[in-house]
Formats: sequence, structure tokens, C-alpha cells
Amino acid sequence: MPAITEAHVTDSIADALQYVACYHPADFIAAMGEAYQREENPGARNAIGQILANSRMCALRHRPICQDTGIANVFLEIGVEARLDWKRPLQDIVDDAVRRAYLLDTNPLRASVVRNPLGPRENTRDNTPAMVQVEMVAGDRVGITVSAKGGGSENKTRFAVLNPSASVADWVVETVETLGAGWCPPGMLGIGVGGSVDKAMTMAKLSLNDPIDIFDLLARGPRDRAEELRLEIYERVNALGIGAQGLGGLTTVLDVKLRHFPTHAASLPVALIPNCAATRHVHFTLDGTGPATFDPPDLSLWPEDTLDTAAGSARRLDLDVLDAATLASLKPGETLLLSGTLYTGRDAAHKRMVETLDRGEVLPVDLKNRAIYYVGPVDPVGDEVIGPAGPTTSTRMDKFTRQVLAQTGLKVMIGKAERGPEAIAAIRDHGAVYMIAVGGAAFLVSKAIREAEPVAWQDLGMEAIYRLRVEDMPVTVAVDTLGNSIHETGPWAWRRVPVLT
Ligand SMILES: O=C(O)C[C@H](O)C(=O)O
Repeated sequence: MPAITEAHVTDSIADALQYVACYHPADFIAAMGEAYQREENPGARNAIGQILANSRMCALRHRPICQDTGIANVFLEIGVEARLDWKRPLQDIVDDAVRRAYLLDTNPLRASVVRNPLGPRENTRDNTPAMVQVEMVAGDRVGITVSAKGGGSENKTRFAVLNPSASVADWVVETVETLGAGWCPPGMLGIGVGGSVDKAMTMAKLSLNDPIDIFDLLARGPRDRAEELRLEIYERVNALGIGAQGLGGLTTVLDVKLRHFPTHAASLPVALIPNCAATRHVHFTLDGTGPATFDPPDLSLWPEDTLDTAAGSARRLDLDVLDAATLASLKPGETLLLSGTLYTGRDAAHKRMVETLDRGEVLPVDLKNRAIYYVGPVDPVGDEVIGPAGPTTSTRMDKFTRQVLAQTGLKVMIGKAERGPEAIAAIRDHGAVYMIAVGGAAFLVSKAIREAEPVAWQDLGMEAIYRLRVEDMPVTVAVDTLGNSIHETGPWAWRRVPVLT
């Protein structure tokens, strides 16, 4: 048995990270295609159609599916009889791979990791460190699973230690209802039941790498309690009507994965981790003969023509002329094509904006009667003006919204997912409008961006403020000037009684 070298590990993980950034797994494409065919809410169907079209474009052009190219999660199953020719700490070996993958000049991925979560949160600029987990298993090989997990779905992780007599399904369904759409449904739910607190979380995370097989399970019926639970949760969560991007619809989850482990008699730990529309993972085995290789999937896997053909006739909005009457005429659920000037600004820029305003200073950009896009793009390559540039979760900006609207005169915000009551009240009070672009359609969205120029705070990396010029950027009105929200009305309209088998 030849030795497995550091280079085998580094080369394989670097290639795997590039691969998953651009290619959805085949089972995921098939499940999303099913959801597209089934969906009856036109808004949700349009969103799923954009996700599929984006996925196909990324496979064709070898560009990232989502601007959030994730944190690298690397799970190694090391055979106790494997010959390892490794001298350095495993973390260093894996981080070399991450650095190489994320800084690849022909397809750079977005560096999203910040160094000190308690401190100034400066970007490490190469997406290191990776999250590395090791299990020693039987055998003489090394199995490696690489996943790139986005922040929006990871943020919706929940954990509880339930009373042993409580219902896991009830807790999951009630919890998913509180998550909103920041995790970019439709996606998957990973659930870990039992073990210890940390074991439950690891099981939930690992289960997201299991293949989507809910339709097989539905067809053959459950064989054990875990499969019964998967089916119950799948039916009940989809019956909540949350739908794609929280717009209301038939499919919220494509599958529910569940792992379980013996636990303490006093405890019932349950971890819940959603995976977003940018589900990215791959598994490979090293046996000492060389690094793993990854073949691009066949393009026939993707359905064609999933973009709404009527979208071109949607109402057009000129972002350079945002007057009160036009804004007041926009209604939740309406689709728009935006053209004109947009400023970018997300978490770090908002924090800095309010700190600047609090000091009585002037912002480096004039937002009066302007629109802001909550985005942190990927760097461009070749003749691109910007890399994939989908929306980030707007809810995180809620705490800044009233002050920014009041002190800058900003009128339009574009992001993804619902706004909370505090932000909706501020939107109403200032006659502003909130719109959503499709989370998970980042490369598609970026094609509407014709110019991109950094204008402030470039030290924030992908969180810097850019001035964009967009042409026909597709969005949906989510909160109107009266404070009506599609994320409240949509899911209620599509809620139904679950059909349990
Ligand atoms: O960081 C981003 O660009 C998006 C983030 O993953 C989110 O979903 O909020």
C-alpha cells in the first residue's frame, strides 16, 4: 500500500473546493428540477427557475454558484492502517488547500472568513482557516468529505436539549417556522438526534452530505423510526408554505436528512442545520496512488429554459429617479427590472456607516433618494465587471435601518429574506421600499451589473462600498411603502394541512 502524501491531500481538497463552488451535486439538481415542475406559486417557481438557470450557467462557465463561496468544512475518515506521509499538522495541510482554491486566479472564490470574531473581524483574505474534523476508522485509506457551507444557512442552525418524552418532529417544525428565508429555501435540513451536544451538531452537519433520496423513501415507505421522522418532518415543513425564498409555495425542503446516536437517559439533544440553495459537497477516497480527480458533470443533468419568459415584460424602474409617487405605486410580490445606480453595503459597511453618522461625520457616499444592495461579490475574472453577486440576508441589517433611512434619505434596499418588525416600521415611516433578488442565483444576477467601481472602505474587502450600474436587474418587491410584506402574506397563502402517511 503506497503512502498517502501531504500533496495528495492538499491537491485533492483544493480541486474539490473549486469543483463544489461551480457544480451542484446531481441529486440536488434533480430534486430542484422536481420542485420547479411541481411549484404552483409563480413567484416561487420563477425563483427556482433562476436558481436552476444560474446553476447551469455556472457549470458551463466554471464560475461560483453563489457569491458566498462558504467556509471550507473538511471531514477526514482516516483508516487506522493507512500509511500517512505527513509531517505537518493536518490543519496546516488543509489550510494550504483552502488558500490555493480560494485564491486561484482563473476562478477566485470569495474570502469570507474573518480573523477574530470578538475583535475587529478583519478578513483573512484567503478564506483560511478551514473547519477540520477527523474520525479514525477501520481500513488503510483516507476518506474525505469537503463541503463549502454558506453563512446564511449556517446562521439558522438551532439546537435544543429536549425532554426525552418530547417530539423531535414538533420541535423541528416549530423551529423551521421561526427561521425565515435567510437560509435560501428550498434546501435541505440536516438533523442530529442524541449523543452529546457536540455529537448532535456534528451528525446534523454530516447528514447534509448524504444523498437526496426522499422520493425513493416516499415510494418504498419508511423502514425504521428515523425514516418515519424524516417523512413526517418533510411533509409538515413543506405544508408550512414558506416556499422558495420565503415567497410562499409548495417546496421549502428538498429532503430531510437525519442521523442519530445513543444518548443519556436524561437527555434528547437535537441539532438542526439547514443547507441553502447553494448546496456544495463532494466525497473522495485517497489510497496512496495519487490525488483525487473530479469530472465535470454532464450538462444534460440540468433542465433548460427555466427562466420566466414573461420576465422581460416586467415593469422597469429607473433607480436614478426614485420619487415618492413611483415608490408608493410598488406592490409586494410585483416583479421589477431595475436599471441605474446602486450602492453596495452589507454588515461591516452598515456598522461603519452608523458609527460615522453617530460621530456627526458625512458618509463617503450620498445615499439620498438612492438604492443600496446588500451584497459582497466575488472578484471578477477576464472581461467580467464583477463576479457572482447575489444578495445577502437583509435581516442582519434591520438594526441599522431606521437610522440609515432617517439620516441619509436612502429609499430602496435590496437583499434577500424577510425584514423584522423594527425594519418594516422604519420602511413604512420613511416611504421606502424593500426588494429581494434571488439568493442562490448570484452569477445570473451579476450579468445585470454593467459597471462596478469601489468607492469607499476598501479595507473591508468584499464588504467595501461599490457603485454599480445595473441594467434590467430582476427583483421582487418584498415590503412596500405601507409596510406590507410578501414574506408575511406569501407563506400564509400557501400554508396547508400536511398529508402524513
Ligand atoms: O455572505 C453572503 O454573501 C450571503 C450569506 O451567506 C447570507 O446568506 O446571508
